[in-house]
Amino acid sequence: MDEFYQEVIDEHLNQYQSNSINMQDDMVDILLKLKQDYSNNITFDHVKGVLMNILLAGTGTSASTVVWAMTMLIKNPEFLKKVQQEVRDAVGKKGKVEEDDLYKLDYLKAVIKEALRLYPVVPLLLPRESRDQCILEGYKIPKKTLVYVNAWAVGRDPKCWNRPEEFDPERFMGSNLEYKGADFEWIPFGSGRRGCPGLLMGATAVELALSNLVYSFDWELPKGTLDIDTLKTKGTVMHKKNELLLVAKVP
Ligand code: HEM
Repeated sequence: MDEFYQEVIDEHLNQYQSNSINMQDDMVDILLKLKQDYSNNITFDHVKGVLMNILLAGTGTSASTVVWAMTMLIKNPEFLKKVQQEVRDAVGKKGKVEEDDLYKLDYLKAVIKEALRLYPVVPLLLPRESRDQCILEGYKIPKKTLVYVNAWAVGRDPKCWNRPEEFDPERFMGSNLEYKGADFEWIPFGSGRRGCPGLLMGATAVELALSNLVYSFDWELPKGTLDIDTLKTKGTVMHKKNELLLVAKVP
């Protein structure tokens, strides 16, 4: 891995020398600029560490969200039809969905939010340690306790959600629940200071990928498959355990 990040860094440094790009063109440039400005405190290892953090935290989570959303759509074809209609009406014959189209796709966003409610891809968020003893809802939590927040259970809590086990994106239409987790009944990106810093990038990547999938293809179960399972992997990021195999047809 170290070699890979070194190659990426060298590529950028070589490009500066040949003047083919300016610093500040992309994320690596910004990190290298910071290294240059704070040379006493930031080393190449810091730059590599941040790049790795972004790659590891940002790719599996976004990809897994797309897989869960497609899983729920194929299991609920009436919603697949509706979201497909929305995207195709909004984008017309342009050939692909682009970032500028996303603001028109409210139903698509509701589908992704509902998929993240039922399948939050970081189901226990990231672990915390209590700095001091405290009392929370009557429970005494000693200093230095490892604490997990169960986002999975929160999203399915019958005190907060009607028909909590049912996939129904329409519950998010017209709702003002936001990704940043200001309302604690829905926290797929965590909340507060240590919430996901890649929220905007993650949400946009998922919206772009899913909208293009439903725009470009009609989707079917493979011949002989009656239903799709929802078994999960264990670990910090919750992936679908078995591959999602679908047939894509050009409409
Ligand atoms: C759909 C996509 C994503 C989801 C659902 C997601 C979800 C989360 C969650 C739940 C956390 C833990 C928050 C907490 O414990 O309160 C987290 C942390 C984090 N995420 Fe994301 N994430 C996504 C995409 C991304 C992307 C694209 C990036 C980077 C480009 C990213 C970078 C990070 C980092 C660095 C942390 C650790 C933050 C810290 O420890 O302070 N994530 N993410």
